[in-house]
Parts: sequence; C-alpha cells; structure tokens
Amino acid sequence: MRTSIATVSLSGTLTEKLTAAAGAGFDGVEIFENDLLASPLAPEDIRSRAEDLGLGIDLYQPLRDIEAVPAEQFGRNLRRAEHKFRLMRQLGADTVLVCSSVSPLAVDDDALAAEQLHRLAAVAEQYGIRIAYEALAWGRHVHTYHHAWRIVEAAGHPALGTCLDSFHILARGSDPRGIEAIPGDKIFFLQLADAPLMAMDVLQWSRHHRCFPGQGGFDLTTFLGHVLRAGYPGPLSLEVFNDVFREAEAAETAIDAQRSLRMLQESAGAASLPAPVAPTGVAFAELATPDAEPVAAVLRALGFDRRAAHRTKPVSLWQQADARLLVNTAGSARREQALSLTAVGLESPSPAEAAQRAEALLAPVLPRRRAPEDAPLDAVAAPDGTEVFFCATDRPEQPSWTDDFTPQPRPEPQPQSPPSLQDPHPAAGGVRGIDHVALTQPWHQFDEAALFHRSVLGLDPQESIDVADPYGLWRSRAFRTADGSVRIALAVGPASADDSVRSQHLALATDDIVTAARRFLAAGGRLLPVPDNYYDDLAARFDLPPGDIDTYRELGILYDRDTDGEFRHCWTETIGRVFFELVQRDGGYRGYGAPNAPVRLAAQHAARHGR
Ligand SMILES: O=C(O)c1ccc(O)c(O)c1
Ligand SMILES: [Mg+2]
Repeated sequence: MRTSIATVSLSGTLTEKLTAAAGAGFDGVEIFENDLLASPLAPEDIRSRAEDLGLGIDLYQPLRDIEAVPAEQFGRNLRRAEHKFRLMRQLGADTVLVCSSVSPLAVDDDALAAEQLHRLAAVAEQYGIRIAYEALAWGRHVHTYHHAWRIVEAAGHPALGTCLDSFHILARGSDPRGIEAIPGDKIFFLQLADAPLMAMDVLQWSRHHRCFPGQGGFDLTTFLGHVLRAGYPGPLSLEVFNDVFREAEAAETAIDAQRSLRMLQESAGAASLPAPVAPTGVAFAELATPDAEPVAAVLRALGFDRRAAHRTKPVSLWQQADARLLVNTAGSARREQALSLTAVGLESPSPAEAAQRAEALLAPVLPRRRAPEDAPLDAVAAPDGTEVFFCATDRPEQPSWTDDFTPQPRPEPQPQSPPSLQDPHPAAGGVRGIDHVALTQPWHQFDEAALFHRSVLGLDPQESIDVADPYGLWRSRAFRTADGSVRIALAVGPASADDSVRSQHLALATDDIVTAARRFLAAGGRLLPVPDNYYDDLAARFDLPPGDIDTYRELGILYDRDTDGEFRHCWTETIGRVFFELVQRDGGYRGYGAPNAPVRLAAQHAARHGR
C-alpha cells in the first residue's frame, strides 16, 4: 500500500522533511500549513522538489473552523478556503483536510454542517479538489468518527468524504468496528498514530504524546483491519505530533516511521516481510577499551579465562560456561574512550534470514566482513549504535564467529583436554551465561529503540517502568524471547546524566550467588556497597531467614521476589561506562530487580562523587 507521512511528524525545514520522508521510502506526504508558510520555497517549487524526490503531496492540511457557523461567517470561510484551493493547485495536492470545528461560533446543527460542507465541496470540485472531513476528539460539536460520517453522508457530495484518524477514534474509546459500515470510497484519507495509554486531557495527549504504530498502547492492527475491510483504497499516512520527534534527527525518525508502518501492514495481513527469526541466546557481548587490564582483572575475579585471541585483531575472547565476552582494544579511534559495550551477538537459528528481515525493516546492515580475511557475519546497527550480530556459534553448517579466534592455552595446563572453546560445566558459584544485557539509550531514541528491538530483533516487550535516581528519573523497558534465553533491558536516564556516566551493564547468571560473590571478593573484586537501611527494610518486606539477610548484608546482595520466583543480585564497581551484575534467578522470576535499582543508582552516584 502507499505510505505517507505528515510533515508535522518530522523535525527541520520543509525541504529537510521532504528529503527525510523520501529517504525512508515514503510515497507521499501530508503538508502541514505551517511548514508551507514558513518555507522560503514557492508552492510550485515545493511541488517540483517533492516530484524530484518521488513524493506525492497526498494531503494539505488543515482547514479549520469551517462548518456549522452563521451565514456571514461561512461566506468568509468559503473565501479563505478558495484561497487555499488555488494554492493546492500550485502544490499539486488534490485532497484537503477539514477538521471538525472547535470555534465558539459553531452551532450544534448537523443539517447546517452538512449543507455548508456540501457548498464547500461544490467549490472544491471546481478546482479538482476533494474535502476530507475529520472529527477531532475535542471538536466542539463533532468529536466522533460516526458523527463526522453522518454529516458527510447527509451532505451527499461526491467531492466530500471523511478522514479517519486512529488517534481521535481510539483515544475516545470509540468502537472501530463501525468503520466497516462506511463505504471505502467515502473514506478519503486515513491517518495513523499510536499513543501511550494515559489519563489526561485529550488535546494535550494528541499534541504531545502521539507516537508511531507499535510504540504506544492502541490496537492499530485491529483498527487497520476494519479500515481495509471497509475497502479504503488510499495511503496509510502517519500523523504524529510528538515533542521528542520534533527535536530528533528527521532522517532517523522517518526510518522509524516507515519501519512502524511495515510492521503494522504485516500484522494486519496487508503486506508480508521475511518471517521473524527469534534469537535463541546471547552468543557474546563485546567490550571496547583502550586498556584491557582493568576489565581483565574484574573478569578474572569473576572466574572468566582468556580463552582465545582473534587471528588478526587485538580482540580477546573471555569465557566461562556459556558466557562469552570479547574485549577489543582496537578501540582507540572509537567514539568512547572509556570501557563500553559496543556489540552484542545473538545466537540465531538462521543468521541470513534474520539479516534479510532486518534489512526489510530498514535496519542499517553492516558489512559482512570487517576485514577480507574475517569470517562472514550478519550484523546490523541498533539505533544507539550498538552492533548486533546474528550468530551461529560452532554450528557445522554455518560460518562461526569463533572461526576468527585461535584458542589460547588454558592458564593451568590440562594435558588431557586440548584447548577448546566449549565449556559446559561451570564450577559451583561460577557464571553460567549472560542473563541480560542492559543498554542506556539516548533520550530521544527510546521509542525508536523499542520498536527496533521488537521488530528487527524479534523480542517481546515487557512493561515500561520508572526508576528513581537521586538526580532524576530513569525509564526502563526490557525485551526478551518467550523463554528468556535473550533479555535486553533498555533505559533512558535523566537529562543531567551526561554521556560519560550513562553506564551499561552485563548481568551474568549464576546458580549460587552467595558463593559467586564470596569468590569474587576473595579474588580481589569489589562490589557496590549497599546501605544497612536496605537490609532492615528487606527483613520487614520478606520472611527471609535472618541468617540469609545477614549474609546478603555482609556481601552486598539484594533480593526481590514476584509471584513466580526469586531474584538475588549484586553489582561490581563501574569501569569506564560498564559494570557487571551477578544474578541468581530462581523459579520463573520475570523481572530485573527493579525495586532495588534506586539503591544501585544512589550507590553509583556515591561511588562516583563521594556523596
Ligand atoms: O491537533 C490538531 O489541531 C490537529 C490538526 C489536524 C489533524 O488531522 C489532527 O488530527 C489534529
Ligand atoms: Mg488527524
């Protein structure tokens, strides 16, 4: 289907908006009046600029406060409208949006509204223009789609149809099934927007918090199904008023927008994409640092061995059971000078198919080989720049990223066993694998990152949660496979948290955190100190054996429980931008210890600033 985007959804000048829309593969745009008024380009130049970019101007908008007004006022409204019809001829736009009046002059009289819209349509028709009448959720007398449609039907003019906007319809809780009763050819335009579910004034909600389909809480798949079954033949157009998108890079927002529409068309059965390939595990996480020694010391204390070295690059593979970490010191030219998490390898049943889907969803695909002699690997860049590899680890039928590594002799020679990358049996208190990867997102990319992880990586979103920090608020949302074999937690921090303190972390799974913490401390590792107050509260909240609480207090282990299981965890000190978490997840515990996160954030501030 044809895809379109309203210029109000993108940042920048009109030219920048058009370029971004075209770059993301949109077929058309809705031009917002203000974008035209503020543009130095004449309407004919806008038209040819759009044409050169392969974009149609699918809608011009809006005409406001037109209908159901006293005769004299309507005369003035018609003159104003005719002015815009002439402009639209120059623009090459043939559909104009009229939103339901919010004017105090408007009267509650459907017959008058229908008569005046009929007269407006008759004038528009002379210019070859169609009127699409839309009910604003806060319209003075007309605020539901069925009401707008009743008026359009009563007006009975071929140049008059209705515009459906998913936000206005779903925000008011209208039943979208009634859309199927509208003849498809009388739906002149379809605007799509999602929004987080919020209890607030609907105008403020609409003007500030709309987002792209799949980023909010509305069921747009069902909604679109009704519109398509009605026989709507026009474009799917995104009209998203969003404070963050107004500031973000237009080219990236446009790609995020197009990705959301492709996902929506897939879920509504209107288009197909290469099938999703859910990952089955975390193959590795890659850390970049100019100086390997500080992180190597922590990894040794955590029980990791330096198991292999890259054949051609300064990259070491550290491993313990299924936890594999790459430490890359070729990073001096990287944007980060401090230790940072730069790549994640996801074990994929079919790396090539995962990459095909990623490409169809406009993810930036990275070169398959970083160097001519490297094994070919499928990888894409996440919105925050993290490289995500689709991996097959040591599977005979596929190239393996481990092919680029040469096993190193074990530190304590084991004559019977040759050097190997396999290590299925961790010692008691050892690390078993990677429980989750936690990535901090730039503040303006949280919704984009969420859609990316769901659509491109095939992960299921969990609830968004707020976490209090002494100096602001974090918003965090985890994405996971159904079986929990891959968990990625995204967080966006307070504006005051500058980039250097936006830490990322790797949570390492163990079956025995008490032994793991003791071994780490005995090996010279340092855990983040946890205040005594925390443990007093723990005793009040949970009926844990007092001896356990004493042990947790001694070691700095925190505890949480949900209806399915228990969670115990502790954190290392931060090196550069990265810290490690030891995690013991028992039963079916689904969370990440969120109730304990404020304690961590306060302790990390204290460690950094001595306060
Ligand atoms: O907020 C508004 O004024 C406004 C204008 C035009 C639209 O299509 C819309 O959905 C909202
Ligand atoms: Mg609208």
